[in-house]
Amino acid sequence: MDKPPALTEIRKAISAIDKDMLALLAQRKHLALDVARSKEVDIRPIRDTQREKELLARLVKQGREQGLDAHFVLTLYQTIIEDSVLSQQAFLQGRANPDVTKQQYCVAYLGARGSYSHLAATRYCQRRSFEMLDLGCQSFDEIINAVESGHADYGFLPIENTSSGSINEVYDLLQHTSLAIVGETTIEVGHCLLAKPGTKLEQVTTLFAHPQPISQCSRYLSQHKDFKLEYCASSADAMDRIMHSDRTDIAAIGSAQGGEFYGLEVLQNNLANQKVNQSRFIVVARKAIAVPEQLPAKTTLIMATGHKPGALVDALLVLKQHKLNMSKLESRPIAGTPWEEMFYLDIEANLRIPAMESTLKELAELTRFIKVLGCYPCETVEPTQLSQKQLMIEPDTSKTEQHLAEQAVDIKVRQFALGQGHLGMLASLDVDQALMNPGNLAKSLKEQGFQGLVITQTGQQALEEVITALDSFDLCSVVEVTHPGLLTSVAHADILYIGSDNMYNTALLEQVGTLPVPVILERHPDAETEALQQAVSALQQSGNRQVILAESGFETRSGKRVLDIGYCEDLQQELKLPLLINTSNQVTNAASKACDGLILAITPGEDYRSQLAAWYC
Ligand SMILES: C=C(O[C@@H]1C=C(C(=O)O)C=C[C@H]1O)C(=O)O
Repeated sequence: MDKPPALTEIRKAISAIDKDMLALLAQRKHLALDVARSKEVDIRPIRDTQREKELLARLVKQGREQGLDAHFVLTLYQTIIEDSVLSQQAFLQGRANPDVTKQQYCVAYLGARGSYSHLAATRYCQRRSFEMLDLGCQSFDEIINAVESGHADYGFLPIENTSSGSINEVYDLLQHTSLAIVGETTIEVGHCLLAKPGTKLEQVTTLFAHPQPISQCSRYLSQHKDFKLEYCASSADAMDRIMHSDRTDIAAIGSAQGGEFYGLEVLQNNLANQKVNQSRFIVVARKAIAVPEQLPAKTTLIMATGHKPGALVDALLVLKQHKLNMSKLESRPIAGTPWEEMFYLDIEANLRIPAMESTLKELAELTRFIKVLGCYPCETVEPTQLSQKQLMIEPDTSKTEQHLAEQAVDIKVRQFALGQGHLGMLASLDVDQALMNPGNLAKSLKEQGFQGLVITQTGQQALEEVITALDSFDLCSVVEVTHPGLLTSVAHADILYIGSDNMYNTALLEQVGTLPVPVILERHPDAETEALQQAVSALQQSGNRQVILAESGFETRSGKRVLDIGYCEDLQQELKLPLLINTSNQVTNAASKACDGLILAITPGEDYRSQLAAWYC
């Protein structure tokens, strides 16, 4: 056998390729800015999702020809396109506001270097190629004062988080400031347990953290009740205190990036309750900005409605009449007037469009107080997706396909969509097999075109590792629940599964019914439609309206299962719910006409690509 080249040689070659790739990415970014210049002249929208779809479909195909996995190519390019779109937006925003564009900005934020606010501010300034002079503050009040008094150009204020919700204190401060919102930025907040190098997890007795991370990691903390908590002014303060202490039994909650500033090591990561833990920050300045028409804009306003019943509804109807979409509505008490509320609205529109101007005029008639807090470019770039068919078989950008993808669906979790002609494809495996090599399993499922995995026969096992592996490939985790007492262990699952043996387990149905996640309910092979309807009602009456049926046929006298396709069609008609067919019992693909999706029992290592492709036809 030939001796492979020395490791150092191979690494040298990899480093050279990485350098070339960076140079190409920089070239691509320059070209994207040229595109922005041309769009400035033609006044065309920055985002062109049709172009993105064509580009992604072609790249996935070309990647596959070179042995690259479709999911890898897709996510890589979604990230590149996000950066391209945000860079173009930042460029045009700068061009539209030459009077406030400088080389260097003083930015006020909460905490010190390494805090989440500092990370958000750094990211925002880097995108705009500003030099950032940082001014760490002790409180939100201090940030507002620094900008109002002219000590800082921009203030960064966290406004909402996907785990802990709105940050009330910031909303309250906005009522009284003269500052305008000029931007927003969202960062991924990966909470980690950070300690001085050498500290072992078993040694830790006390955690230092800001109240926000504490509330965002409440689930982790409730599982570690023995930790004592020390509240800190910011995450940076928490990390700083660890760094300067001689104690070896303390740790801070903060980001891995932030920890590096303080020479701390990650003891544990992914502490946040939500898998996607993001914080949105608003950027405030003394002067409002103009947002060019081509950019997706958001306008934030506050208002107090009249005292009569239905006053808020009347105000919101104005938005409806002008076809304006409201992305957020928040209410806060008005200081000094008990039980009266000030409403905060984020409207997805530019302040300068006629519909918005008319809306503001009409709202002024209906409200006791109304003020625009600012109009700014919206920085959420929803990644453009490809259809399952494009990812699996041949790239196909035909009109019908795109039309289908854009239509509303009955249930959608990640890429798993049911209703309106979408066919959901789930693999199914028992928990012991799923736990064997979750990383490999998830990769292979994604490559084969599955949208998720049903993990069956679960008990007390810790499923975090499988769920995290599925999550990293954007696959749905569908977890079977067998007992109401085990529900906390499946808290991170995207979808719950109630197998046929538990169809009559009313306690379980009622408990699962209280959860806000879709649930798949499998009919018992002996159950009549009426009994199935009762089980569905038990789920729905507890609140859960996202019920999906699963059907695996009737049992014959010889113990074999047979699927009655006519019955499946009747069931869908009668119960008006999406239906999945559990194909474990050798069902033919004629069933695909009578269902919204399939569950395929798999054996790890085997390839189901052609089988799945056949179901699509
Ligand atoms: C670069 C463009 O602008 C945006 C960014 C794209 C990209 O980076 O490839 C593609 C389409 C647009 O959403 C363009 O329109 O070509």
